Amino acid sequence: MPSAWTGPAAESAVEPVNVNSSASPETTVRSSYVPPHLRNKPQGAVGPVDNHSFGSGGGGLGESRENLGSAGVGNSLATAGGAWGSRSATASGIPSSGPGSGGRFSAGGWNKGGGSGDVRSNGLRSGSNGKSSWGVGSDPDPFPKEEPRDALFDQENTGINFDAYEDIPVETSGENVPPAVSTFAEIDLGQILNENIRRCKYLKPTPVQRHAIPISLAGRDLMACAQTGSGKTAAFCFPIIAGIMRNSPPGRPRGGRKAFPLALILSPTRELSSQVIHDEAKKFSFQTGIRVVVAYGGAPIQNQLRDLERGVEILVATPGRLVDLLERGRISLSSIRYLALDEADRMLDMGFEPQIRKIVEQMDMPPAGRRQTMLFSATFPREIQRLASDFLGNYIFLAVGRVGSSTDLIEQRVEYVLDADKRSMLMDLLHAQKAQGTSSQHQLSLVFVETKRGADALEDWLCRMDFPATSIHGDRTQSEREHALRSFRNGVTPILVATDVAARGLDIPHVAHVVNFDLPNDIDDYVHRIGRTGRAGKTGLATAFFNEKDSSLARPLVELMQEANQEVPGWLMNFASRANFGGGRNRRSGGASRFGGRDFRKEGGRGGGDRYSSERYGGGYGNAGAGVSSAWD
Ligand SMILES: Nc1ncnc2c1ncn2[C@@H]1O[C@H](COP(=O)(O)OP(=O)(O)OP(=O)(O)O)[C@@H](O)[C@H]1O
Repeated sequence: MPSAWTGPAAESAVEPVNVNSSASPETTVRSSYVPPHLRNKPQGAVGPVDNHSFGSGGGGLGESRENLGSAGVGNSLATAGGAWGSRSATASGIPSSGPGSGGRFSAGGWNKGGGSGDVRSNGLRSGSNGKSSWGVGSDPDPFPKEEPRDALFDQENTGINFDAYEDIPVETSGENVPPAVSTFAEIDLGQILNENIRRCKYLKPTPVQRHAIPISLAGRDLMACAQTGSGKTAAFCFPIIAGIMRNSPPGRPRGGRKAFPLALILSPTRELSSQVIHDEAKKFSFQTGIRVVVAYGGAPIQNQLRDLERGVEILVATPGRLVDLLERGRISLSSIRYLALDEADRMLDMGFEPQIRKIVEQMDMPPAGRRQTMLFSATFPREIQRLASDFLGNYIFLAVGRVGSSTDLIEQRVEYVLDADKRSMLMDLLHAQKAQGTSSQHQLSLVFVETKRGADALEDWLCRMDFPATSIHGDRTQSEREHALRSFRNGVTPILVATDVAARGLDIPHVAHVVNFDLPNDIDDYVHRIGRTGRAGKTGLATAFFNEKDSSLARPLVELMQEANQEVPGWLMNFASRANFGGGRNRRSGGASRFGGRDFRKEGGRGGGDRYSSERYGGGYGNAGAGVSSAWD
């Protein structure tokens, strides 16, 4: 399999620059040193397992660690063919800034050097293309005319190759499963919604929509698992909107301090709630009279309260802010007829489960059976399925593709990279990415790291190296997070360094490359992360940096890659065969539940154990603290 850094940019990236803080731009030291991954090596000799024993540090890899020096300093810089101009960045020539203090990349995209705009310090400035998702008021037309990068309807949904999903295996289980449909015309969604679907340029339903929409329209509870980027948002929004229109069209008097939504859609992150689900639901509800309101943390609650007072049929919310609003007595859930949990496995793991139980079971929401409940995710560990069944009544289980599988639209590469080499390797990938793209908007790169501090540090370093980068994580203010996403989406900063807060649900066009700079602890998180590319029938690339610390992920990673018809390096196979599943860093290994089957009711039922026991894989979702990742807010 070709490596990104065997491409043209990498070939030209042979002039490392010493960025020691004592050097001035004029006294840049040129070295003949070539980082190990840039040397001509025979294919397949990149990993340690084939040629070296684990941890031996012998040969090329040990050498590379010594030569590159400390990972924290990142003192090797290859300048590649002037992709960012020919400036040599040196510490002395760059304003220093600590994490969160501003002083990052000077806006302008890949090709613009200098400039006065600081991405971070401009966080509150509304970009020309950006819109604030704080503005939750009723935009009369949600199909934006002045936002070319957001105008998915004009650009993104034409020519989408959903045929790529045609052959996908589909499994349904449960009683009296309503038959799937092939076209939107076969489903009675109502004239206005059909018109909005046409406006969205959705020509035909995706596989998950073909199955899930008839099931939900028939009033059935549903647990649905389908691959990232395959249209799950519409799959739960359409039946909700159609159901409200059919059974209780809006027109009831509004006002009063307490809001009585008819539908509640919960999701784990602010950005997913505000920038995906809320935005999509508003488009789908256009001219229906249905009011869609979003409530999420980090944004001023007063604005959200005012918005709720104007009336709400569909409430999109993150759990924490919703609990706050419920405790203030400003929302009653007594009228809820539809409950949808997006990223349901995440919503029910240990991080969120108590809040979800409070919202669903301890407030005034009608119980299962008197409301319709829909759970959606790309991953559904069996243990979470068991938990989720508490919220469902006589439900249908739908799996489009294998549970937790990734789409083979995403080319997955795994490279053995020591921590000390990661920055240099990333730089090469970014240069190669740049060299392949025709313009910045077609080559966004999303780089996942493990911690918030790590995200700040990597963003800072990239900016010092003149890479147009920004970051998103739980320690940034909401306006900074929104600005970072906007700037990434618009291509102003085509590199986004992110923690897992950006791993799920975000639907950003033109993410060409996802880099797992640090691999996650859980294979399911990996599935969601790489799913930020290769969406809606398009292809994408995902590169992971792997080393000994990731050993416990080797086996589920190999299984996932094989399942998605990816080429697995021999050295990774060796890691997988030697991996110890007795615990350690990968204690949440999703392999336990992902690869064991589908509908858990078929394989042991509510009390049943996993075919792959937790002993074998070192634990599952039930482990103490397992659901809480430092990267989440
Ligand atoms: N029927 C359709 N025709 C064309 N495009 C569609 C259709 N349904 C959805 N899309 C588009 O596909 C993209 C991905 O959809 P969506 O965000 O709902 O995926 P998802 O399955 O929820 O992904 P994730 O698991 O990452 O949250 C969106 O841009 C959406 O507008």
